[in-house]
Amino acid sequence: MGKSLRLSRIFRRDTGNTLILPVDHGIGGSIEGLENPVKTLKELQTPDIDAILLNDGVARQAEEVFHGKGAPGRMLNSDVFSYEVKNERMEHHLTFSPEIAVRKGYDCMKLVLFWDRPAEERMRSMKLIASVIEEAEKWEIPVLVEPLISKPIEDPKEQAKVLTDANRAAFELGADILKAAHPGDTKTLENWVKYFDIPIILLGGSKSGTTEDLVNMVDDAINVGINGVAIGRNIWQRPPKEAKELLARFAEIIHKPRN
Ligand SMILES: O=C(CO)COP(=O)(O)O
Repeated sequence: MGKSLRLSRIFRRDTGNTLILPVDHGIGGSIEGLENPVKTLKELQTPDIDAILLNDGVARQAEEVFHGKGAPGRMLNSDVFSYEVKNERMEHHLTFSPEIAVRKGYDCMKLVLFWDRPAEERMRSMKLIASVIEEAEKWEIPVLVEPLISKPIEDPKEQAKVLTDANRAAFELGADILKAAHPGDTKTLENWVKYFDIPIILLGGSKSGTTEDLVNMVDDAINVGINGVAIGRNIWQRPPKEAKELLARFAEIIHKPRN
């Protein structure tokens, strides 16, 4: 019951879909548009947002955004990772346990899984994720896994295949939600929906293309059964008024009744 209640604070009951605003980027250092994440969150407050993905320090300071009925769900960025300068070695550690996430009232934990890494690093990350999933089961808190590649792969087919493998691994480990990078083609997205019987959210990526490109990307994804998006930079790297208009357009697409 605990897990389904928490999931219901992220996914709307009528559509099963969600619009997530991620503001967790600052854990990797300063980033344009998110110099003051608490101010950004307050400025962009709108019922169009179903959940916010964030770090605990920001959540503490922005507590009022999450008070009251109809407030967005809260998803905790629960790990940290870093590369050494030459990208030769990656460290990946847990920052908050499921018990702490539950005690702080979060609805979900998020962890990344870098797939294009040396076997030893990949295995360590998989073990970490598996242990979090096992512990999270006890506390009935959902775990979102974000399968990623650490650098682009030139051949688009190969990139789609590697991302498919990464999503497959996260699914097999027991993730409750996948937060996936767009594979570059709709057929692969369609296959993911068919293969992985858990909600799939698409992440945004760096600010690029036109607003219409973005809107079309979201529309195509929702049409094939993707359950929502977590788009950050393409939202909060715009002036607040424009950002809120774009959020409203995303919400309309994501929650449009479909057969
Ligand atoms: O979910 C995300 C980060 O946690 C995606 O953010 P971007 O849209 O900025 O890539």
